Amino acid sequence: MIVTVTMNPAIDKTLDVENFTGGTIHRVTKVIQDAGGKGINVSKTIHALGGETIATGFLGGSSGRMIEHALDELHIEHQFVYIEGETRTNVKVVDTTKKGFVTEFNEPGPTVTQRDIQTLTETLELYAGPSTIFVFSGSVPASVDKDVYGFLTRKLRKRQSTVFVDAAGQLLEEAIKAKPFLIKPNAYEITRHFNLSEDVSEETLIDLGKELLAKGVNTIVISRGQEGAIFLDHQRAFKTNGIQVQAHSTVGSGDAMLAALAYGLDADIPYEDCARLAIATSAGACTTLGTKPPARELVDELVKDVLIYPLWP
Ligand SMILES: Nc1ncnc2c1ncn2[C@@H]1O[C@H](COP(=O)(O)OP(=O)(O)O)[C@@H](O)[C@H]1O
Ligand SMILES: O=P(O)(O)OC[C@H]1O[C@](O)(COP(=O)(O)O)[C@@H](O)[C@@H]1O
Repeated sequence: MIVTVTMNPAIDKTLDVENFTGGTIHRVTKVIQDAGGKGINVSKTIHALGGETIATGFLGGSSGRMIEHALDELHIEHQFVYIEGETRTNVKVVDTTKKGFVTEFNEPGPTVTQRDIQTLTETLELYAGPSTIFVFSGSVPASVDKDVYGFLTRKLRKRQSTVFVDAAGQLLEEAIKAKPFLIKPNAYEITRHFNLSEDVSEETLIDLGKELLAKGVNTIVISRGQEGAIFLDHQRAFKTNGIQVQAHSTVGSGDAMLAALAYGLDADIPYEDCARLAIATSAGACTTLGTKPPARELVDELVKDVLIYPLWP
């Protein structure tokens, strides 16, 4: 069973404009609204791949109900905690004159109380067990303690569950201390974690990955946008190529990657094939309009183009 946890969901409002520049008026050529937020995107992608998930987290107000309705329409199981405030709207501006060039405005999100956290914790504990994979991803509203992923990872690991975390900054730092099974920082997030500039060599990225393995994380996937990704665990490391696609919006590609990794592990797919699937699914997500997962047929085509290059031992 795969349980996704989105503490800060969002309606993703994608606006297509031409020649995006700050400080000017743009006529929007297309508007798309999607149920978004990282864990929700993970659930949508697992569903598109043919798997099943339970989406959890916090929802509030009319935006929250829209997200719930969207999940119902997709027949994705969910168990959200309803909070007082309104679920946020994140605006994504796609410059149609520069394919794949997106500017994002992510709101901070509503207030979540300690009592809401307690209710969500109880919900997650109901699903905990050796065959459950929990996927914690995305930011948390400002009112939530930055140790929340760490706290929940510790609790769920005690129940033998597998935990994936996709987060940045202090949230990631605290989560790492709780030794999640897998983390998926992008190159920017991992270099920021070590106070380095993003512009480092591949060798340095591998060394940074090894440092995180030494802290007790089982698998590190460092995603590198169109350059593919580096996969490291305690036995070996390999990298993949990136796949050339006609990108419309790269929003949701990281979530698609995490989804494929959770789906693959849950379905007992061999690790290297999971990596291939993750690259194909995330590249496929770049081709869709708004924050939508790729069709399984497209993923099955793209997977043929993924190459694996061993790095060590
Ligand atoms: N322009 C692109 N073309 C092809 N694949 C892409 C592109 N951008 C992202 N991807 C795929 O999505 C994965 C995640 O993207 P990345 O930007 O690294 O993460 P995040 O979305 O979490 O910031 C990459 O490893 C790659 O497989
Ligand atoms: O929780 P955060 O970090 O604000 O991110 C939320 C945003 O990230 C997304 O999940 C997309 O994430 P990725 O592009 O990293 O896959 C959007 O749907 C959402 O608006």
